[in-house]
Amino acid sequence: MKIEQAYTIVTSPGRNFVTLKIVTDQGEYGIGDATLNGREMAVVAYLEEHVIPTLIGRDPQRIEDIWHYLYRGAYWRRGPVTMSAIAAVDMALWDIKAKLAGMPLYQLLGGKSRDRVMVYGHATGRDIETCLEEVARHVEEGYKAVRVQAGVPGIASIYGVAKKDGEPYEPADAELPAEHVWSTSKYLNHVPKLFAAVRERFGDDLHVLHDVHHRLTPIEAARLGKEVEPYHLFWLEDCVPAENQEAFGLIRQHTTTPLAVGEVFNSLYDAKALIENQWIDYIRATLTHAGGITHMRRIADLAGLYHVRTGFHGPTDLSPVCLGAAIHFDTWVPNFGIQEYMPHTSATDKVFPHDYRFEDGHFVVGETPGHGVDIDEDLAKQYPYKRASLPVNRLEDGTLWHW
Ligand SMILES: O=C(O)C(=O)C[C@H](O)[C@H](O)CO
Ligand SMILES: [Mg+2]
Repeated sequence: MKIEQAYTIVTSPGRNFVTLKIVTDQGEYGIGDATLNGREMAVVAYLEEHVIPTLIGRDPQRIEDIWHYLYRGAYWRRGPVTMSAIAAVDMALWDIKAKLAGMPLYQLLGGKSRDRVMVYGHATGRDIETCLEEVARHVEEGYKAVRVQAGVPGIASIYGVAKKDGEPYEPADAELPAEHVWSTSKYLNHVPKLFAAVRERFGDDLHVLHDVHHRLTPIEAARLGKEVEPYHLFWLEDCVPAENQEAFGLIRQHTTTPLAVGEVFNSLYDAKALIENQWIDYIRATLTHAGGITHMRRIADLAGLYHVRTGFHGPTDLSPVCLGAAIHFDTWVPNFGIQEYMPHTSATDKVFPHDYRFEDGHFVVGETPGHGVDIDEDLAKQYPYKRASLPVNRLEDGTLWHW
């Protein structure tokens, strides 16, 4: 069996998605997600110029060999563009292998470790009151875990809070980067009040999460972790930028609030010290940005040795292809923690027909051979690419800060 054809499909049913399709000489095909939010066309160029020409004629069943061919063969290892391109190939090849075996992907990985996978949804509101209403809506819809992000008095626009109450937030909301203004002190004073209100209204059972989105220094993160300890967060996410892995050692010394990190990671080496030193509790790297199923298995296996569990990134800027493959991975992986879930628009769901389903705060994996997600190429063509950028963030004095 040989790879006969491979091509990228860029579509924007409300937001941009990049998909790689690989077709074999026997007519079987697989698809992989290659969406890197705000940098989509860089991955398209990488795939078209440097990857696809090398795939033609290869045996699609040699997933491991092709992974190393693309990783070692590039010479320039790692990085989000390279690793997203490799991930898309890897995901498509696992899709093909599972289809050839006539099995849903989770069976090939090792079978079910659980019947369903718990997800967390996003509640956002311009203030604490509206945010609590959004949490209530999620609880009514069956969610057992909710990420809670509220507007902060004195900060005009803030990460993770929708422009209109009740709507999902979209970070890539302008052709060129929008500019936000950030105040650490206003934020730090406000977040404990938010979680006190959440526990007061919803009691102890609901799992609550919070994303700091890389905006604190280690000692500020330590303060926040300590101050929200009474509210028993499921996790505090991305409390500092993680290029300096040792920073988490400092935070860890000060707080028992569980720590999650890794949505911007693309390699095991981004997380090695974090995992081996047990500085974190959840690893959030995803299939699409961290080298696909082949590489994420290695990250998850290392994490498992150190009591670190998975918590895959699952925003709307990863396509249903990534989400579908992630649900198979989550169903199999022994050290599963939780799966992020931001529902895609109905236009997106139509472009990417899939067999996973949301039920009672969980995803239930499908039984279709492969990863269970397809693409309607004719429909995809109706939504041309539109440049969209993530914002930047400045301190009140104008200093460019972390977004
Ligand atoms: O889902 C999350 O936790 C995020 O932080 C979402 C990111 O901002 C988003 O994926 C950036 O593209
Ligand atoms: Mg995040």
